[in-house]
Amino acid sequence: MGIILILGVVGDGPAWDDWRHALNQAFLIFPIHALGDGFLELCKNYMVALVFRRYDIESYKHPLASDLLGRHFTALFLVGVAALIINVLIECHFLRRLWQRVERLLDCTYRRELDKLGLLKLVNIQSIFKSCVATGEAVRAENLWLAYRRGYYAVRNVYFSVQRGECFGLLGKNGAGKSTIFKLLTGQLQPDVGQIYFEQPGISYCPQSNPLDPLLTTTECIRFYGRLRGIRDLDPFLDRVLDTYELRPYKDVQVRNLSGGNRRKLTVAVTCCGCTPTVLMDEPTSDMDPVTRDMVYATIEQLLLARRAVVLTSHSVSEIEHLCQRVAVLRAGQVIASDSPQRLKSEHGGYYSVTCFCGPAQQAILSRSLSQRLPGARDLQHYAHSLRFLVRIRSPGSLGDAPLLSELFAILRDVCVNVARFSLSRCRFETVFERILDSSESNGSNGVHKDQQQQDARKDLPSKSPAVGGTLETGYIHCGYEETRT
Ligand SMILES: Nc1ncnc2c1ncn2[C@@H]1O[C@H](COP(=O)(O)OP(=O)(O)OP(=O)(O)O)[C@@H](O)[C@H]1O
Repeated sequence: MGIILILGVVGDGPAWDDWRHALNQAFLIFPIHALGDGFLELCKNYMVALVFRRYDIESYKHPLASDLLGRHFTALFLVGVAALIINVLIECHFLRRLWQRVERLLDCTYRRELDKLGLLKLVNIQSIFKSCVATGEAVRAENLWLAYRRGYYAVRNVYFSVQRGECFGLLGKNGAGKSTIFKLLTGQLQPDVGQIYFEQPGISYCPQSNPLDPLLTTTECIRFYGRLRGIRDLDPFLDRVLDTYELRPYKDVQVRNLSGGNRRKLTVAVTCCGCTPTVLMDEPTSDMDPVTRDMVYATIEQLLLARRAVVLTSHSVSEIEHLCQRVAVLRAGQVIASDSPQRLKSEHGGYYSVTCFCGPAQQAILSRSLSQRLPGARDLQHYAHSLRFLVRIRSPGSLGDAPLLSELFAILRDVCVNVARFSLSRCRFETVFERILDSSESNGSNGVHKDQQQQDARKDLPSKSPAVGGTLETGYIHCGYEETRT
């Protein structure tokens, strides 16, 4: 319409008029143009009639007169009918069938089938490689590196393997890289370097945020995931899940109307169904009350009894300590310690937490005497009515500066003269976790020494065939985060 108006303004002469007329007729196949031009014709008709009426000439045409809007109505009708016919053809799959026939004639389908077969072969070969886990091993990660942005690695040099029937914990502060490792394991992200091997038929994943369809009811959700996991007898499975997780009162409630805790329970329940050898659980007990948490613990126990491997993250250190046979502590995407909770405790623990109940004045005196009598006392924390500190003790028969437990009692009796009472307790795993992070920080494994660390890590990387397992030096690197020599 704009083009025609411009031609009307700038063009002067019969040639321009012919162009304008031809375009006007041609554009009638566009319904918007037909409608707009129709309104323009009505306005022109009205204004011309007003002018001629002054000279007593009646030139007004009725809007339905065929020479005023006839071609617009005809164009709109024909376009409408054509659109209707095309719609019917699409709905009846006629066009698809026609295209298939043409494809067959042109032999495209045959070539596509060949491509599919090639792809299938590739996937088969990949799955043979992917299932290269040792006997009893459910999942293995080798030398994983991933950078979200150039030069900053969210995951660095991560190795671990999890056996069937074992619960493996990933511990780390916020942003340590736990969820990123899970995304690598599930294939949501491709590692820049490294390989992941897992036992078929694959991995179940309970992500940090509940991925359930909000419009499905609880029952529909359980049935859907059950079918997805290949469970044949869905009714007993549904009953079992509803009863185990106490979800029966909400069986017809849509997921979007469930409480946060119930939604989490449902996510955990549908993750654990099926028979995948590995189950990844990213903070499964977040938003849950203590009773519900126990249900999840029981579920994890059952998974382990069924010889499935569980990889678990949680911000509850005690939860990890009690559920996991082995724990990896992550800091800035790197595993800084990995062992059983007991071994980590004995290696980084051996600490006792001492609380002396006294006022601020006595606390000042006590601090002075502690620095003389107990130089190993650390992390002194002053509160209104107590002073707390950590002290490492040595086990009988071992050598070192740390006191024996009996010696510690004797020292405390001597220094706590004006103290109402004191209490002594063995450090919890939380403290061990903090100590591991602290010691890695003081050893320089933080962002400040990143380059040095990366160089050290490169030295540690295994020399493997570049085609199978990569290193920063030789392996394949996605997204061009690092230059490679090969
Ligand atoms: N999509 C993204 N784009 C860029 N950076 C990201 C992205 N996702 C995560 N990161 C960064 O990667 C690092 C690791 O994040 P990740 O979510 O794996 O940590 P996390 O240990 O799971 O943390 P949390 O305990 O809080 O869940 C963080 O520094 C984070 O900011």
